[in-house]
Parts: sequence; C-alpha cells; structure tokens
Amino acid sequence: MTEANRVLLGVNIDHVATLRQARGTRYPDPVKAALDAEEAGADGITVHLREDRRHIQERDVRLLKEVLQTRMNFEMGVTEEMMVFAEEIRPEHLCLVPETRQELTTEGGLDVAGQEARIRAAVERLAKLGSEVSLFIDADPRQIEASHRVGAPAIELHTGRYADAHTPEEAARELQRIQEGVALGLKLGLIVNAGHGLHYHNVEPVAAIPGINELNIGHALVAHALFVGFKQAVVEMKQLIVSAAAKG
Ligand SMILES: CC(=O)[C@@H](O)[C@H](O)COP(=O)(O)O
Ligand SMILES: NCC(=O)COP(=O)(O)O
Repeated sequence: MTEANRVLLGVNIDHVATLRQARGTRYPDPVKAALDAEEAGADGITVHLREDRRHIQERDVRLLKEVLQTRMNFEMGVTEEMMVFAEEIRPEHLCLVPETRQELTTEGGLDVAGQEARIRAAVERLAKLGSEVSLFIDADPRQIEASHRVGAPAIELHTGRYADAHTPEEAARELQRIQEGVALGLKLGLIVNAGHGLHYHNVEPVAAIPGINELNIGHALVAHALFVGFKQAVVEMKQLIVSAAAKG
C-alpha cells in the first residue's frame, strides 16, 4: 500500500463519557478507552469538550494529554472559554466545530464563509500553539474555499447527511458531494479529514475516496464495543478502512 491511499482512524471517545455522565459514576473511563483504542491501532484520539459538558470533562482532556501515545484531536466551539482551555492543553490537533446548546449532536458544519474575520482570528491564535487547526464544515465549495482563505491547514468534512440518507440515491448524492469536497480541498492544498455518523456499514465508500487523510469515528465504535469490547471494535473498523482505502 502506498502512503497516498493510507487513511488514518481517529477514535472519538466522547460517548464512553456519555455513559459515565448518565449516572455520575467514575466508570467507564474514556481515558482507558483511549489507551485501549491506541493499542488496537487508532492513529489518534478525538474528544469534544462541549459547552454543556454532556460527555467529556476537563479532567479527561488534561489526563489524555499526559498519557496518549498517539495524538489528541481536540474539538471545540469557537468561544473564549475554549480558546483559553486550548491554550492550556496545546493539543496536537484542534478542530473548530459549531455548537448549539440544545442539539442532539453536531447537526451541521461551521459557517466559515459567513464569519471569515472571526474564524481567521481564531485560526491564527490557535496556530500559535503549534497545533494543526482544522475546521469542521459541510462539503460545500463556499465553505471549503473560505476555510482555505482563513488560513486553516486542514478541514474535516461533515459526513452526517451521507450517514443519515434515507435512500440509496440520496446516499449516492451525498457521497458525491463529499468526493467533490475532498477533491476541491486537496486542490487548494488542504489536509482533508471526514467524520460524523460513520459506522461499520457506511464507512467503506468514504475511506475509498482518494486523498482523504483521516476519518473520525465515535458513536458507532462505542456502540459496537458493548458487544465485542473496545479493542475489537477499533480493530474491525480499522480493517474496514484500511481495506477500502487500498481498493480506492
Ligand atoms: C463534532 C462532532 O461531530 C463530534 O464531536 C461528535 O459527533 C461527538 O458527539 P456529539 O455530537 O454527540 O457530542
Ligand atoms: N468529528 C466527528 C467525530 O469525531 C465522530 O463523530 P461520530 O462518529 O460520534 O458521529
């Protein structure tokens, strides 16, 4: 396999913390899940410290920063509170995401085109930490071009609409949007990642997109881990990604 078709797996451990927060217990510990994921072949660990702290807590992020063998991808809203916390943690990767207090999950991409000055200022400030800054956006040419203009080196394309498609035709259309988004991002010199809602039955066509760098996957992995264990869940996802990428 060449470097060109190697697709990385970022394991999102947020929903291990969701289970813990549901009862206010000390278990299950997302830090243990992260270490197990690394042993099973994860290329990085993703966490989203939400404003409402519904899953990941500051304690998790601080501990992860100390113990991870791979790297942290820290997802955050564009708020002063999060900027200050990111400056303390200095994660290797930072991903700016939109956040709405009441949403069930991250429902759309960041509107970079509609607030270029604000996002440019955030990207410049965070880049000083030495972190690779990424923008979580829809596969929309306007947003991809704006991400390039504000100086972000990387983007993560939101795959939620593809994952939530109700018919094969709709899924094919959404996949095509992602494929075109990846191609445009690469043409502009961006690192292109993708994620959200990917699972064992829909990940392969995305992993096969030429040039895609990393897939961030969480909810489906945590769900599958209930039945097969966390390490095995990561191993199975990684196998799917690696083999799809090799064919892509
Ligand atoms: C930004 C994003 O997509 C992730 O952080 C992920 O989906 C985590 O789960 P929640 O959106 O449920 O917090
Ligand atoms: N940025 C997307 C992510 O980290 C994982 O999303 P999901 O697999 O939990 O939907």
